[in-house]
Amino acid sequence: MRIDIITIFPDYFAPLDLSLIGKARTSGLLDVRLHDLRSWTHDRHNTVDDTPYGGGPGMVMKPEPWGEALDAVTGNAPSVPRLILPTPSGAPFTQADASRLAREPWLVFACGRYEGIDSRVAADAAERMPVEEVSIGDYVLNGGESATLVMVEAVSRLLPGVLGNAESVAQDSFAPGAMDNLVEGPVYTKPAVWRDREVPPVLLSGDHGAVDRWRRDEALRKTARNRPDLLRRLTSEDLDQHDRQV
Ligand SMILES: N#Cc1c(-c2ccc3cc[nH]c3c2)n[nH]c1N
Repeated sequence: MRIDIITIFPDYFAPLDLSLIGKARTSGLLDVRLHDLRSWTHDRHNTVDDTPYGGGPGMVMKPEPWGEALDAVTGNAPSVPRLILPTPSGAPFTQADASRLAREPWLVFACGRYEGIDSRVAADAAERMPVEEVSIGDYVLNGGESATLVMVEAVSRLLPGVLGNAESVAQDSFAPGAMDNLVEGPVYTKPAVWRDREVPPVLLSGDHGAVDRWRRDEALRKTARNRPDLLRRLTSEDLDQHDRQV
């Protein structure tokens, strides 16, 4: 997969050189290219923003640099990327979106700042490529870079070979499976006793069926406590299926 990121803060993406994503880039599994939007400005101050038409607070990102940047990054290529625009007003980004986007060969992320990017940029790009406005949550950030880091990690970890353990993807929270929409239950490792706190004995029993049943119960319990909204999505059929497995 190729991922292009256009931003005025390329250094924000240093974390993509680290850990499993860094290794995936080194191995060629993932091709991440960073682009400084100011490379497509032509004035002495490398201006990327201006005052909003209609008045109001803050500044808006000018369309010209974005248009030139997107033309340069996506033009003269044998294929067309999917353009992802992080924005508070976007569609909620979910694990299903991460799975879907992980199947795309080429993604371009446009990181806005200030009050956002002139809306004509997305409209113009949509004439040449699929464009998605996406939000990572109902809170306000200062720009699209943090959201892009989140989405790039959520997508990249699903690429074959990146995690190196297909099992862990399959057992993720929100991963499709027997009990969709449940969060992960508690996890433990050595020592068996720590500050007088014991690991649940079932996990030391060697009874894999009992361990599986305990983990499902704990996942249900934690979901009910922390994410009751997810439980409401579970149909009675899902719960019946769980009961049969307990
Ligand atoms: N995705 C996302 C976002 C943002 C966001 C994205 C882009 C810009 C550009 C200026 N301000 C921004 C905020 N805030 N909260 C989210 N969930």
